[in-house]
Amino acid sequence: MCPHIVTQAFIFAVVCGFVHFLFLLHHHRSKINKLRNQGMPMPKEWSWATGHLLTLWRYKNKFPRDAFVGTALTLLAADFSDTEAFVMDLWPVAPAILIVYSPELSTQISTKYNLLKEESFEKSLGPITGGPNMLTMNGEQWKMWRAIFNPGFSAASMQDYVPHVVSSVETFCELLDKKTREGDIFRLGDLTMRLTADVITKLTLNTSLDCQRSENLLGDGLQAIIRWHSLWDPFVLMNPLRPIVQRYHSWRINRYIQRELRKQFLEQISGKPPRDAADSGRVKSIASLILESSARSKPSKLLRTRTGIDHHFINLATNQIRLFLFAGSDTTSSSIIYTYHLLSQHPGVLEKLRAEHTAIFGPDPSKAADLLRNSPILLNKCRYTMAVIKETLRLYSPAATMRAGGDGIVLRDRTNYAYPMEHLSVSIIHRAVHLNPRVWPRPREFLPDRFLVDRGHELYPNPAAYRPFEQGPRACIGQNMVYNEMRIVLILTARKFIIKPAYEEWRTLHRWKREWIETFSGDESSARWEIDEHVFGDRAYQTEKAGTHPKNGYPCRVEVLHNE
Ligand code: HEM
Repeated sequence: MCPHIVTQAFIFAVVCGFVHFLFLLHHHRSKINKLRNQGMPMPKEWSWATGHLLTLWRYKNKFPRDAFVGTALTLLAADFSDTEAFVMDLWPVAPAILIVYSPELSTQISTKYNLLKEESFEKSLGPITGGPNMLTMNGEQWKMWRAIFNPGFSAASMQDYVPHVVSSVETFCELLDKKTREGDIFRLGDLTMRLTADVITKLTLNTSLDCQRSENLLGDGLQAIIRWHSLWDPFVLMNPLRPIVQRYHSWRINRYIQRELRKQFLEQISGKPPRDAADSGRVKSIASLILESSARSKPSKLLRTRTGIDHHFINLATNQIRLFLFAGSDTTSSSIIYTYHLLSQHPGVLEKLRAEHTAIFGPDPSKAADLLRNSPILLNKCRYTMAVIKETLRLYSPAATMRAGGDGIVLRDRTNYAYPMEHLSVSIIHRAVHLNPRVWPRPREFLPDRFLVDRGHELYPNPAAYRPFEQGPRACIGQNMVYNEMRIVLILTARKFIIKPAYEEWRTLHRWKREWIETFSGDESSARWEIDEHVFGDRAYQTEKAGTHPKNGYPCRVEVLHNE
């Protein structure tokens, strides 16, 4: 073909593409402009060309580049304290979103209307989960999977699972102990991620990978994918190496999971009883639950073949398992770190926490593990420990929710202002709800007692304003597991170790590394030591990769606590 014609065809295609883009832009902005004219709350700085992208950019620039975007939105939210909701027109980077930090509006979104999950969410989680999964599904499909997994997360199952968690935390203690002897600075995130991976791989696949002591394909592959991930950061998303690295790890993880599923499937059809994730024989692993459901349900019978499981089914099952591996390790790991971080700044709270453990488990900290194994119910007695965890999750919520709007849906704020949702998605920013000064007295203070005071006390929390796990039918399925795991971690470590952040020393050690190394390698440990970065004075601020993570994985030192 003549090169001249090829060039002309190319130019024509580019021009058509551009005209189409302009058409979409005009179509979209006209709708937002109409909402503006109707008086819907939104930042004034809006333009036909860029919507609110520049506003977000301006607020993002008040913080370090890798700070969680919710931090900027929380700051912006202060301008909308009467409505506690405002529109951000971020098209074409994201849909136009109603940002919400009102408990009343949040309840309408998650419970009254239980709005559908936003389509784009599946795409942005794709590299981590591999495709459609329970977190992103809607309607009957979601209902079916939730019903399959619910029994695995009942309070009774979680109690039976306690001995396994205790064993994993004991290994974590051994590794901390080793760090005290070595005396070096290390990133706490490296240890907590391996701990939570240990706990969740057993529950998910019912295999003991000993993630804490050995390299393993599942935990390390997932970590690599997360390191190269961002839900929105264009610098990360445009890195040409990103899809290659993520697809490589994705392929290896899928291969491992599918091999394991096939093995367990063959055990099942050969008449072996399903494997259980705890010695009690009552905790079904995620893999067992999936395989049992495939045996029960009609559609899956059709999908199955004589020699194995149908491709479509096994692919969906693999995505679900990847979701659990991710959801079960990433957020819990960050939350454990933030608990230590807050305790290191509040010695009075730490003292009370230790006193509670001594009162319940006796003066010898080394006895607590066996006591817990034999009597998991003791966890329920640790009320102050639970309050410390809840307050940590209030101040450092690692997740958020994003839902789609829809025709005929109208949300109403407490002033009765109506938000028609035809053209808007909606996001509840948990961080902003949890710092909302109308509903939380002394919102930025770490006050675990607010979860212990009686109704009528000024600190007594409004239940609708506390939503780290979201509320309503789509609330986190793993919250009982998180509370158990975090309580066990605190009970077995708080009286043995002193963990202190070591950002200044880490900075000195890594001064020679430059930002481009991080961008090139996806390694966040070395990032941006040129400036003394913090968010509202906090060096361990939340950065975002998939869930939020403490900056630089929380460099710290650990010492053994010598009890008198
Ligand atoms: C501190 C730890 C955790 C936090 C803060 C957290 C938070 C959340 C939130 C906010 C949601 C709702 C998301 C949305 O509406 O889009 C959610 C959903 C979910 N979480 Fe968690 N999560 C945590 C740990 C876990 C663990 C340990 C597991 C599994 C073992 C888990 C599994 C899930 C699943 C499967 C869903 C989807 C539920 C559904 O749509 O029906 N999460 N989580």
